[in-house]
Amino acid sequence: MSPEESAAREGLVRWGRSMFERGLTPGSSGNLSVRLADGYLFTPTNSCLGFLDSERLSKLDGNGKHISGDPPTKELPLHFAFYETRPSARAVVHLHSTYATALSCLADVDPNDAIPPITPYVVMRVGKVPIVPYTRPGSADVAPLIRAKAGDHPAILLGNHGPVVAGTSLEAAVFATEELEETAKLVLLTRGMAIRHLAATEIADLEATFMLRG
Ligand SMILES: O=C(CO)COP(=O)(O)O
Ligand SMILES: [Zn+2]
Repeated sequence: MSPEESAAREGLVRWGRSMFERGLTPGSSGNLSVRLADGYLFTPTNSCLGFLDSERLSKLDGNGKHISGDPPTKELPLHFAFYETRPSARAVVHLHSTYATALSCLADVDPNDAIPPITPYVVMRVGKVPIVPYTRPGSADVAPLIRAKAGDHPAILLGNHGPVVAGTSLEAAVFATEELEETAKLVLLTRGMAIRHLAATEIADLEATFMLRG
């Protein structure tokens, strides 16, 4: 096995456990993937992110064919929609984290911009977050909805379901997902309060200084 693949397996187990233990996705919800030079690693369907076994992770070849390990997550169309539209994407994280999922259930949130720019890190790590309409978990119907947005947006909320975020590494995707979750929490905590949003000039300054998002 290549050093790249063993590091990716170890990263999936370590980050999966860390996120599960911090309550970022309950039960067997959520799924993770990493793009390798010769294919993809996915978390198996119905697996708990807290207890992944590196040898049982699902390996797919470059064409998306399952070649080893347990059967992959049913959200393959969701993950591949990101990989197909974002050549820079090396990992995708999908969780059912409480606050981002709560936002995805609200009827009065702007579907093109669900997370207001209230702190610098959400601008730097996440950017504008659209919401795509609800589709059944695992349905291929999500793919065109994601493909229409993912080229411009590494982070998307699935309506009535939860967040999905692509990154240039697994660590980057996890950090962006955590930032999205924390910002969703701040947004909900401050609902109804007078908020000072970052000004357009402040956002432009952050974007010019930290061209970080992938
Ligand atoms: O979050 C999930 C579906 O959206 C979990 O599905 P899997 O167990 O198939 O990965
Ligand atoms: Zn899900």
